[in-house]
Amino acid sequence: MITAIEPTQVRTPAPVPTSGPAPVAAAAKPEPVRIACRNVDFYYGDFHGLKSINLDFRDRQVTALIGPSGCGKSTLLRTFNRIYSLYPEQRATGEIILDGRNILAASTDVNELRSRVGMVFQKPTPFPMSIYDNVAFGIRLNQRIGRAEMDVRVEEALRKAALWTEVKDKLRQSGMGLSGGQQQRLCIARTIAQKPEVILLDEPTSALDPISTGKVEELIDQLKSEFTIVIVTHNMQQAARISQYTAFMYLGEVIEFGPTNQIFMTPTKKQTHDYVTGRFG
Ligand SMILES: Nc1ncnc2c1ncn2[C@@H]1O[C@H](COP(=O)(O)OP(=O)(O)OP(=O)(O)O)[C@@H](O)[C@H]1O
Repeated sequence: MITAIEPTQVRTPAPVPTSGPAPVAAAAKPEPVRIACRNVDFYYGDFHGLKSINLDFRDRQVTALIGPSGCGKSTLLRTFNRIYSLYPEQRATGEIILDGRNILAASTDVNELRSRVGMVFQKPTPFPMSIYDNVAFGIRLNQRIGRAEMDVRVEEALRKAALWTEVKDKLRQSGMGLSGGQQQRLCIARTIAQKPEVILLDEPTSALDPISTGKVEELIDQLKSEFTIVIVTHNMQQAARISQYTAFMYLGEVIEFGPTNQIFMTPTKKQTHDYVTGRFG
């Protein structure tokens, strides 16, 4: 039974004191830091691509990297799983601390790092193999598990990637036969099947139609309960919709970083204001 609330039951706010210290609102405790960048510089040969980046990425939150083309968003993202180290002329200095360890240290096992820090690219990149094998691929790289357990892991990853109901009856068909949006969710399933801690998304919806984009955005929102997510996007509305924190970058530097609402509603730097209001350039 629903009981109507009498007007007298509605509590009136306490009167604001006219003297003495102003009441301090209890600030929400920020989530722990999952990745900390300390004085990170990046070089493509002689070109100085990132300049003294200091940023904290919070646990199980979505952080968006925004900024004009060429400002260094993808470069920064690529430092977190050291994918750049495949290219001898590229190097990063400073520290990127993940769970207390500097991943830029020479002693880092990059294969282990890449299983902890998964990456999804702009263009969907399914492998030319079945849907099932696409998801199982990443798991087989690092673990030997039996068929029954693999079935469970594949299903779990496809469910988390919001793809299971669409593909459960065609797991043996090629991943290449899926639509672009489904292929991107398959790539996300392949990434989460490895049980990473961090997921890097490099413009994951720029090749997708609005409906597929919406599905991937919904998915990102769900995944943040389990993973720390860093996303590069050119789409301001997308950054505002799905991220909790935003870093605005320009010419290899972080100009402003903070809660997404603050960056979009009350930025402190003129460059940020001009960029988020479309007046940059
Ligand atoms: N392989 C490379 N060799 C030399 N310079 C590079 C290389 N890749 C990127 N750069 C340069 O590094 C800078 C940052 O590039 P990056 O791709 O990180 O920018 P971005 O902000 O992600 O751009 P976009 O939004 O266009 O993808 C640019 O000036 C770019 O020209």
